[in-house]
Amino acid sequence: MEVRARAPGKIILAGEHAVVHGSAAVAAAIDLYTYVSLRFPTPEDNNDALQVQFKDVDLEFSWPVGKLKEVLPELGSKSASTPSSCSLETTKAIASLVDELNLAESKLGLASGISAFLWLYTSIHGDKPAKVVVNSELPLGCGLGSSAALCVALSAALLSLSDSLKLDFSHQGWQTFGDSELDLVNKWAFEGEKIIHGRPSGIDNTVSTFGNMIKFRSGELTRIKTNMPLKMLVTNTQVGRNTKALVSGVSERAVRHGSAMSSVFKAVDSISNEVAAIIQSPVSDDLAITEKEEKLGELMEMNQGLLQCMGVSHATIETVIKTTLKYKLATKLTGAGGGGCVVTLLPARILFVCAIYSFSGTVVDKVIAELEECGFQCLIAGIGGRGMEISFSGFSS
Ligand SMILES: Nc1ncnc2c1ncn2[C@@H]1O[C@H](COP(=O)(O)OP(=O)(O)O)[C@@H](O)[C@H]1O
Ligand SMILES: C[C@@](O)(CCOP(=O)(O)O)CC(=O)O
Ligand SMILES: [Mg+2]
Repeated sequence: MEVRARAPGKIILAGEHAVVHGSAAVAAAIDLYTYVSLRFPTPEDNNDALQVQFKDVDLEFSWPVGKLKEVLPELGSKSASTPSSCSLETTKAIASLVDELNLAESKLGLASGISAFLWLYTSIHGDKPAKVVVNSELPLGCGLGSSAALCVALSAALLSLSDSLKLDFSHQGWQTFGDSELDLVNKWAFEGEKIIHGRPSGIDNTVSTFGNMIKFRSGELTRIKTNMPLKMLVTNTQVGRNTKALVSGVSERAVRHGSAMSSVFKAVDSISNEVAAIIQSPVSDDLAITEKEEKLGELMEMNQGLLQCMGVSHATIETVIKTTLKYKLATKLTGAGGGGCVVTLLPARILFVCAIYSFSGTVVDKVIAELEECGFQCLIAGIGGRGMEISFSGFSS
């Protein structure tokens, strides 16, 4: 039997970075997914190794289970139903396994993802041989939460073939979990994110697990019911960056300028709360939608100003902001910044025109053309969609 899990990426509408320091943030799942498939070998397969294929980055690894037993000090001592953090001793042992892979210089950034994989796999399934395949529709390391989507999809696949969840294997097609199972997936995924990000807030794994739109503050999730259709243009500046480094850069600035940065985080908290309130407030007519969009746009611009204060903007992000501003569209970075992706609010009045002319000759068409001329990549993502799901195949009752 094989299980396939998928988990979505996300955009952060308000509050990235500040959320790591206790402010509220608002995030929505997007309709781009990371997929993880997991299969245990049958005796005929004669496979005694843990094999993983990371298709997006063209990497494949295999560890004989004997090697895992020899190197990992706490192997077999974990319980899948009790998520735990990776100890210093195990962190070192995993690092030695990853070092032995001799990753090319250009692929060193992937070491943290491989480490998270090894930690999650061995914590949940010990030294059981298996074949795992990972592939994603998300660009990696661009602010759309590929690290969290990987950790969520992996945790979901691993847990669904563990004894800690009782699932209906005969169900056809994608199925989701109940809230307590989702909670377990989310907690394990957070442990994986800790390995990739160092100090994650937990917002990315939470929105990827539960889907839709959420407000998140100090580990607490509030589900947001949207009362307005929200569409965002996502522009990938294609400038690579590393979330861990950016998050620790902001923390260092917060140490250097404690009082100023706490005011910045407090301002972001107010912005996120207002964004959540606007999205949830009832809509009476088109005028109300326009008013709400104007407020949201203004809040996005204010949030971007504060992100610049935190030191996580980038010349390419400023170029996207200037370009979209010519068309009176509000833009902010999303995720860790320093390059990566930027979101631009597309108001309903503009989308209405786009629907009539199927984008041709519209403002959206023009702004995308201008952004793509700068070497950026644009996409219009569906937001507020499904969270993690699994699907079984090869089950015979
Ligand atoms: N599909 C994938 N295959 C391999 N590694 C992945 C995949 N998705 C995420 N990762 C890991 O996550 C890292 C990117 O995470 P991060 O810097 O937080 O950016 P983001 O989460 O915004 O995409 C990659 O460098 C890699 O280690
Ligand atoms: C910067 C931050 O707020 C979001 C990071 O998102 P991403 O990994 O860049 O997609 C960090 C966090 O909340 O853990
Ligand atoms: Mg990430």
